[in-house]
Amino acid sequence: MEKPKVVILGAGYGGLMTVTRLQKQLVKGEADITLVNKNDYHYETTWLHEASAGTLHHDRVHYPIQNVLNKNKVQFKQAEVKRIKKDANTVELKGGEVLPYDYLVIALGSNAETFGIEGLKEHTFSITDVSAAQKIREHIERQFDAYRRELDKDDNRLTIVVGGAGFTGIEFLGELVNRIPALCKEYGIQRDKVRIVSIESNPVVLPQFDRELVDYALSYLESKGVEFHIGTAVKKATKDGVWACKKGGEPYEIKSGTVIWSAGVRGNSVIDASGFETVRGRVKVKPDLTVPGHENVFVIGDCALIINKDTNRPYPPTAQMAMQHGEVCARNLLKKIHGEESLEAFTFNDKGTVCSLGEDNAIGIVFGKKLKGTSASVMKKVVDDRALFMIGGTRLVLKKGKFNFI
Ligand SMILES: Cc1cc2nc3c(=O)[nH]c(=O)nc-3n(C[C@H](O)[C@H](O)[C@H](O)COP(=O)(O)OP(=O)(O)OC[C@H]3O[C@@H](n4cnc5c(N)ncnc54)[C@H](O)[C@@H]3O)c2cc1C
Repeated sequence: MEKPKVVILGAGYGGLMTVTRLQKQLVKGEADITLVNKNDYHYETTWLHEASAGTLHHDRVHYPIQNVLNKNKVQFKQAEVKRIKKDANTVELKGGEVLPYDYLVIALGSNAETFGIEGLKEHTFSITDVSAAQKIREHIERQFDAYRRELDKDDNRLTIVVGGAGFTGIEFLGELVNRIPALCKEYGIQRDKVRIVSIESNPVVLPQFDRELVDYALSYLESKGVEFHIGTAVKKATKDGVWACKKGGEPYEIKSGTVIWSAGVRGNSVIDASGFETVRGRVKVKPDLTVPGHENVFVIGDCALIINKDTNRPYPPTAQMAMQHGEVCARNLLKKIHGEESLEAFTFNDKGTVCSLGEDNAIGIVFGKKLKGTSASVMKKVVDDRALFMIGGTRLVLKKGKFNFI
């Protein structure tokens, strides 16, 4: 009898969690498993703000995918997914190759959400992957270098605008305020020449945290020179910066050499290109993480939409969520391969959230307990290392972990 073909798209948190759990639980020869990913490495998406600001080298945030695969059970294919033909049970790769599947897992992560705002795609950067992070770091360094060299100094070069004061925006600001003094020293520039502006359209910042923690984060970042424009929407980006507008106010221009857009994500564009029914590019999956009407297709991580029954709103896409999806997805795939009818329903086990504010500061709620300052920062590193451990065990933690054992 032919072995079932399992194809897993994306080697991020969700995809790698699925594949590493599956390779442990599956007996060799029970199924053909193929993992497809654009790069031959996995990157820690949750560390990209550090690589973007330049406080952590981009080589530290990734590791070879082969390091965590059991080559006897899983085949790795480095390729870019173009489209899924769900009615034909095939995946089309860039270059024309077609992969057939019996079971498919879509774990392709997200793209930046630009909400159709003019000029954002052309004139801003988003913290999406390792090469984007490297480009952001190099762009900021180039602006400092150009400022040092030019005779007629353009101070706007040294203005950095961060659009969106959610998790990613705030974590990036935390790294930036640590990097700027070092850049100023390196390029011989006075610190007060650098302007850092955070723009947030909502009246509240970091809505998932309580007010005391948010106030702590904002006053810390303000003390380090960040200027907050809250309740203010970015209306347009141009080659010279952005136009912003406070509710009911007049639009104003902030001239800037660097604009980072971190105001939200949508499911990977492959999902829409494949004709799935979506909300902001995410597929509303069944409790067992399969697609309604296509029960051999699982969608997990940032590509999946699951409603939190307590709030009646979608769960925000997070690494914690993607990894928990991966665990359930692996168990459900195993059941499918073994011919079992009833699958496990996903339930989110919220272990807490920690938002870093640079190397040694953070805010967080962990198992219901509020944390801030050094204790929260230590907890953030524990969370980062836990993700490495869950996928690659102690060896990976020793090699890549935040506590620098070696
Ligand atoms: C700066 C930053 C900080 C964050 N901090 C936190 C945090 O502290 N805690 C938290 O829980 N969450 C955090 N998040 C969110 C978290 O990183 C995501 O929710 C998580 O990465 C989603 O996991 P995933 O498996 O769905 O996708 P990802 O981990 O993004 O993986 C997707 C994979 O698919 C690959 N891929 C994409 N397109 C293609 C294609 N067409 N063909 C082939 N391969 C492709 C990518 O290369 C990648 O390997 C942060 C996000 C950012 C950007």
